[in-house]
Amino acid sequence: MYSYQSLPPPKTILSAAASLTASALLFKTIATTLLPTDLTNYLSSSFTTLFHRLSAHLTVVIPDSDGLTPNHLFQAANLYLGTKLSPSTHRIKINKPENEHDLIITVDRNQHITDTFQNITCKWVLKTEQLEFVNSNSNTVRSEQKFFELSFRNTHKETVIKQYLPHVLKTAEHIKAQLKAVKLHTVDYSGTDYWSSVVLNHPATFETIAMDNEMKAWILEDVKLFVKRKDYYRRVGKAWKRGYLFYGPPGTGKSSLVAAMANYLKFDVYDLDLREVQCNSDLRRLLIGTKNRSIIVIEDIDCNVGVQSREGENEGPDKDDKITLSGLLNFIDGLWSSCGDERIIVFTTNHKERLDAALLRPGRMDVHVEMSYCTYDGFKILASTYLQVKEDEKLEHFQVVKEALKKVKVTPAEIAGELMKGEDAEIVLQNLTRWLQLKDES
Ligand SMILES: Nc1ncnc2c1ncn2[C@@H]1O[C@H](COP(=O)(O)OP(=O)(O)OP(=O)(O)O)[C@@H](O)[C@H]1O
Repeated sequence: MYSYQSLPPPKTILSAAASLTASALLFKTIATTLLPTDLTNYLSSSFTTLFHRLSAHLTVVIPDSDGLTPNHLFQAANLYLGTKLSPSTHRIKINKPENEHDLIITVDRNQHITDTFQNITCKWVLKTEQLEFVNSNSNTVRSEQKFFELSFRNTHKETVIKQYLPHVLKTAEHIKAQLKAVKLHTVDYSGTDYWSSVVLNHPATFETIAMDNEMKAWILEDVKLFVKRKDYYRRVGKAWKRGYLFYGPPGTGKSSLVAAMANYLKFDVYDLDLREVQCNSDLRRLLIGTKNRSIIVIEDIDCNVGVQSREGENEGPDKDDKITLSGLLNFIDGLWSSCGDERIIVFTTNHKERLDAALLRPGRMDVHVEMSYCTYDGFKILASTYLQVKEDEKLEHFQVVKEALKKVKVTPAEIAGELMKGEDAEIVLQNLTRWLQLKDES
């Protein structure tokens, strides 16, 4: 070892370093100039392999695509790492897709992100590489390939591949669902005869729906269980779908409940008006065009003449040119029902008694929900939503409303209409009790 005194003078060290660098550069130039490209590549890859054998770390490369199709894992990592930024991250990217609510944050290239999973340190970096290829017109085309490098200790290979990467995928799905704006799809009958979509801005939530508290809690648990049961449906050999029939008078919240479910699950809604659908094959085309994780709603099913009853549907020369109840049931229950996953189908009707028994048979629509006239429980929810008052704050008025609702049949929509007439809770409640009294007397 050199002692401080025995070190050569700095000038000598600098000149030695300069000559070493020059030699290395010279060697590289000679190698690139004199050796064939294949041999240079072989030497380079052998050095890389040797380096990795000696290194205790493994690096996994995750490219953005395989050349043709996007790499789902790359996209998931991109979203996932956006939630793992640290104070040492200096550059991020922010994106706001037109149809989404929130900003999407991702890391920029060459930013190093460290994540810990089961005490394993996982180091990520996003890199880019310029690719050159000759296209069919013999032009040289340049493109950029992005890829993540994920490094960790070689001994954790099993855990990283079997547990950490699935964890990244799952978390990214969750982030995507949070970011996603729920969309409402309707058929554009004046144009393409196909689905067109807008963002569903319906504010209904399970908190704002006025209905029997127990029933509401039960429905919420039911949808929660449904989305968790992918493996269950596979195991029992059933398509992963659930059918709900919401019935009750107009203005009792059937559509609002659909919106509340969609907002809760972040599922898109496909609103299908069967009166506009010409025949069974059109129905199939539209239903197949719906995406997974969606709610297909067929409102006022009793008003859709063709599907009210199966009587006579096989008669006449034009039986294939119309929409029939059998066609619809075939989609709900038959082979078509297994096209797609995580589907909820909701039928709504104001007249359950008019529906064909085939539609009501046990097992067909899994859950029947009666949406009834406003109950006292429902009123308390509406008062809290519209006036922000609770029972104990206006006990006297609440007691009058409670007694009135036992005698008068009014819908939540009617009560909501009365509650919207002013801002002063005292005056609004006085007017509401008077209005209920008049209804009772009439
Ligand atoms: N149960 C409810 N809870 C909260 N708000 C409700 C409820 N029912 C009705 N409303 C209010 O009334 C409006 C109309 O209700 P909605 O369209 O959901 O009723 P519907 O039962 O689907 O009616 P229709 O049978 O005519 O389609 C809603 O936008 C909402 O403001």
